[in-house]
Order: sequence, then C-alpha cells, then structure tokens
Amino acid sequence: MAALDKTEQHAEKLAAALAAVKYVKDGDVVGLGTGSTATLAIEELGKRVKEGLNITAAASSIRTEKLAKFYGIKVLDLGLLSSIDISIDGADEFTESLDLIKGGGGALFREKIMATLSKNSIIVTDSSKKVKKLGAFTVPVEVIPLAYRYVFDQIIQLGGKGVLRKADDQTFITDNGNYIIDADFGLIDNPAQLNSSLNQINGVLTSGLFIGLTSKVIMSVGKELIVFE
Ligand SMILES: O=C(CO)[C@H](O)[C@H](O)COP(=O)(O)O
Repeated sequence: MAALDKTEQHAEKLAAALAAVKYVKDGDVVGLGTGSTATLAIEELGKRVKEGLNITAAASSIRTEKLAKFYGIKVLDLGLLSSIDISIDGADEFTESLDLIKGGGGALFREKIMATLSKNSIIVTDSSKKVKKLGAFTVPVEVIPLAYRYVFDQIIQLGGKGVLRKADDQTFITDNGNYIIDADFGLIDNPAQLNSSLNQINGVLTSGLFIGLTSKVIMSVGKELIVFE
C-alpha cells in the first residue's frame, strides 16, 4: 500500500473516528483513548455532548482527561469503574485477528485497563496501521523504574533489543510514574506468548501487546471504511 501523506492520513483518521462515535448511545460510560486518532473522536463526542448527548467518560491518560473536560465531557475516575460500555482508542499496529501494538503515546497501561473493562472496545485507525504480523513498530513495555536494568536484561533474554524511551532528551515518564522500554523483537510470530512472557517479568507493569481485548477495528482507507471484527 502506498505511503500516506499527512493530509490523507488525517482524513482517514477522522473518518474512522467519526464512524466509531456513531456507536455511542445516550447514557453510555465511554472510555476515551489517547493519541491523535482518539483525539478526533473526543472532539466529535464533545460536539455531540453540546448537542445534548448524555455520556460520562473515563480517560486513558491525563492529557485525554484534560481534553475531554475542555470539550465539556464529564469524566469519571477509571480506577472506580467496574465496566465501561464502549471505548474508542487508536493503535500503532493491528492484525486482522485484532491483535494490537499500542503505547506509542505512552498510555498503554491505562489503555489496557480501559480495554479490559470495555464491553465494546473499538479501535480506530488509518490504513497505515494494518500489518500481516506485528513487530515493525517496537513493543512498548512499561517498567517500574527500580527494575529498569533487570527488565532490560530480561528483554534481551527473550530475544529483544530495548531502548529506554526519551522525550526532549529526558527519560519519558508515564502518567503512572514509570519508564517505557521500546523493545524490538522483529516480526512477532506469537504475540500472545510474547505478551505473557513480558508480563511475567518482575517489574513490568504491562506490555503494549493487546491480545483478545478488541471488539472491532474501524480502519479508513481513502474514502472507504473497513470494519474488522
Ligand atoms: O497507543 C496509543 C497511545 O498510547 C495510541 O493509540 C497509538 O499510539 C496511536 O496513536 P495515533 O492515533 O496518534 O496514531
């Protein structure tokens, strides 16, 4: 598939985000993802709320919480919810079997909790995110700082190469006060097994591999929408 320029990619993100928002019903508790595509869905939800849609939301990051409040959406504490009716989030990569890599924006842990609680977890993407096998995008691994070196070495034991994520030359710190190691495992034959191996390492909060957590992926390609479920 030909590479998208920024305008085409934005148009695809917007089309997917608008399609996902149509699934939101009055009275729903809505999980709000993080990233540029999720932001477009939040903006649209904000418009609908102004027009009278009655929803409450849970945010997957501090920046999403601020954005939702800016758009007049009532936000509940994610940690107090035992279920979410519908969530809308982006992804860095996905396969037709609905396995994902997420966490490019660093919000993987809260996003994973949100997806786990969601009865209907919708992922919205442009066409650049669909892959045959996960792994061209590195796997974000959220790590308790104290365990950084140990986890880094364990990732090597699993056949990966880790890089500590930086932002503006400083170590990137997640909303939970942790580090992220971006781990390159090449193309991943068994994402479920890798996810479970990573999650078993002491000091790992979670990996950015999302397995069995997604209800549907809405992907926009040019003027077409494709739904994988
Ligand atoms: O997982 C994420 C943030 O942690 C994002 O959903 C993912 O990085 C995709 O972002 P975008 O919609 O900007 O391409």
